[in-house]
Amino acid sequence: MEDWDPRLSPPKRMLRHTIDSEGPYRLLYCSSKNDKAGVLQELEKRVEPNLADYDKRTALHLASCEGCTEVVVLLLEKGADVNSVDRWGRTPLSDALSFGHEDICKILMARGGIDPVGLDAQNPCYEIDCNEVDMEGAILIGEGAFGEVYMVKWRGTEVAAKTIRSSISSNPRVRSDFIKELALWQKLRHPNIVQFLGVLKQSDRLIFLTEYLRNGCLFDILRKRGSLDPQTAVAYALDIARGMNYLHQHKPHAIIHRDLTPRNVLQDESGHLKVTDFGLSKIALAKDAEGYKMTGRTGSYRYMAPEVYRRESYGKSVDVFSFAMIVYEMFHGGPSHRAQTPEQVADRRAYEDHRPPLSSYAPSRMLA
Ligand SMILES: Nc1ncnc2c1ncn2[C@@H]1O[C@H](COP(=O)(O)OP(=O)(O)OP(=O)(O)O)[C@@H](O)[C@H]1O
Repeated sequence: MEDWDPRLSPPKRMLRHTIDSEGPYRLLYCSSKNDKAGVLQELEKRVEPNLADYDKRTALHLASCEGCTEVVVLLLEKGADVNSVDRWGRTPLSDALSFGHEDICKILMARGGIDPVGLDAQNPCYEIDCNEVDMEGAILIGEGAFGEVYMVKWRGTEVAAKTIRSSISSNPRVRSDFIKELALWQKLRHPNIVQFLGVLKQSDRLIFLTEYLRNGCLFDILRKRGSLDPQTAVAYALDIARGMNYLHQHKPHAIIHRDLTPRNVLQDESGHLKVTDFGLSKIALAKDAEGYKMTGRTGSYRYMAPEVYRRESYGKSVDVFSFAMIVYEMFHGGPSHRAQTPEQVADRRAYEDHRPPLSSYAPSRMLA
């Protein structure tokens, strides 16, 4: 068999191989063709609902992969094993997720379906017991595009609890994408990267914990202080650059933040800055393209690289663009082209090559 990464979609052979349309294997054939009456006939003939082909693919695998919702429901009612595993270690939920059959994902998950081959399962997110977190005493500290952020106590320590709106997290595919990004975040350790702590177990909502940075975000610091003195601006720029460099040097693949803004840079008690929320924005963007509407602010447009705005392919340099906009803001006490809306700014940068004047990057105070 050709090399195949189990985290990707099932190999074509799994979809192509022919299934006998006669004998007991007719159950498999009918399941893959959304022939509910045929499936019922076979089950009434006492064909075993967990019958599998030579690749250990069951009727439920085939119906889940082909998007045959009614057949999935019927098979589950008739005793099909929701977590039967094929030769590649895939369950019916693995297939439904790969092919984007969201209704089927929900049905399978409601019956206890799991996806053992997803990235999230290979690097499971550390799960935190809800009972260890004092949610009663939660204090709201902010709200972003994905949901609210609270300060809570976990085993007596103050941490930040980020809640993801149920309109986002109830979508099994988006939830799975989120968990994958969080699983990646969990592996990162750097003094200029906000530390991920874990996902709350036994919670219907998706809630994850990170370290709590009591000085808040760079956006609030700049709003209060206006322009920063050159030493502070350079020290802050170095903190952000060190965190970003760590992400960009990540192996085997660079991590691109794609939404580096002053709201995603937080300050710890010693005054150092840490970068947060990398990777999460691309989930929202992907969904946005398919009609999913983000409920959050549009302020990120001010920092967005033109190629991201134009929805073209992009690389690490998009973060360099955002970084430059933040550095500009630290020296100037506010974003460039303030009189224009964030969308107007992004639009003109993307389509008219509009940029802040280069001379404004060298404040006279620094050169003096
Ligand atoms: N770990 C944290 N410690 C302290 N405050 C935090 C932490 N994470 C977030 N916050 C605060 O909560 C606010 C909302 O954060 P969140 O990341 O949800 O949204 P955002 O980054 O402000 O906006 P968007 O989601 O549109 O990028 C932040 O602006 C910040 O002030």
